[in-house]
Amino acid sequence: MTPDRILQLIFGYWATGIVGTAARHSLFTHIEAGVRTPGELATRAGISLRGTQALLDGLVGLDLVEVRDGAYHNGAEASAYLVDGRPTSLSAFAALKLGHVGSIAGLPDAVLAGGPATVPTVEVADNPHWENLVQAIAAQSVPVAAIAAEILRLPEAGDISILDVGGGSGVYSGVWLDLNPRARAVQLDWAPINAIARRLLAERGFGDRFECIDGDLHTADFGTGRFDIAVYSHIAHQEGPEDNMAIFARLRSALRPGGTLVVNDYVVDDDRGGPPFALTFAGEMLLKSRQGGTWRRSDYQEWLAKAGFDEVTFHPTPSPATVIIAR
Ligand SMILES: C[S@@+](CC[C@H](N)C(=O)[O-])C[C@H]1O[C@@H](n2cnc3c(N)ncnc32)[C@H](O)[C@@H]1O
Repeated sequence: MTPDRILQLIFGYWATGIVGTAARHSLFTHIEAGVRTPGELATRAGISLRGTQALLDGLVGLDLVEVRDGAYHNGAEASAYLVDGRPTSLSAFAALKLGHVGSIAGLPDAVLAGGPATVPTVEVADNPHWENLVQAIAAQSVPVAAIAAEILRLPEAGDISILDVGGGSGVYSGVWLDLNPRARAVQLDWAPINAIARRLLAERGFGDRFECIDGDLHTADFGTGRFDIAVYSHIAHQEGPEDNMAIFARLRSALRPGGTLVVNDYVVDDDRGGPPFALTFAGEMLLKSRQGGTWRRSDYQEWLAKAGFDEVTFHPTPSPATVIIAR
């Protein structure tokens, strides 16, 4: 046994700093385009040579970039997930998370108090946090939306109506309206976020099949018997059990008989023994929300049954989240 892993954990913020900084200066993108040497990369990125070399050393140390005869190449993961402009690129997310490093120093106080010491980030409508987060998180939701579409046979589903609660940048609507040209979607979110989604969906030519309701998901009217599919993605973790249950019941009423609710979130095993990402995410919600957390499979089963859903299935995704299909 050695202390290596413990040291890696203690210095974990180095990784956040190096990956976030490389993403912010588009280093992976330049390397992917064939820029190979520190000097050329420094010029292309408009950063110092000394800084470029330090970043490249860090990226090689983190096993994201390889160096061969003085030429730098992206490893397979960096090439797939850190090059700008690809639908599954996490580079904006990496840059966003670098900005969150300072806030983790508040964890001891949050643990002491049992919640955020200041106003909970997730409960502020006009918090710039959301505008930055929704576009950065979209890359995680793209593959999930594709998997859910497959499970729901969405491309062949014909004239369907979709409700996306807390839809963010409109990522589900974008993927689904593309797969099914007869589908229509309604997104509920805060007004400034809906404005982003409307712009992005219009740019893709879906503006006439996409509507938004501006408001608070705790109180907004979802309607009755109006939708075939409802989505609740990356929201359950910011809410407490009572709110999740109440929202699931309102979503059941908003769905037509036989309609389907798609929940996507970081679900933990019933004995809270795994999986690792979902378990560690609980600290983030302690810092940022009054009652959020990472909820167990049995919590979802209980809440969804109480809300009137008879059949609940869990599906793994390529992201750390699990898709829950409730009918
Ligand atoms: C983590 S993002 C998830 C975005 C998207 N559903 C996804 O999975 O990629 C949470 C979204 O919920 C919205 N949201 C959070 N609390 C809300 C509330 N009380 N009322 C309306 N929207 C809310 C945020 O503005 C943001 O768009």
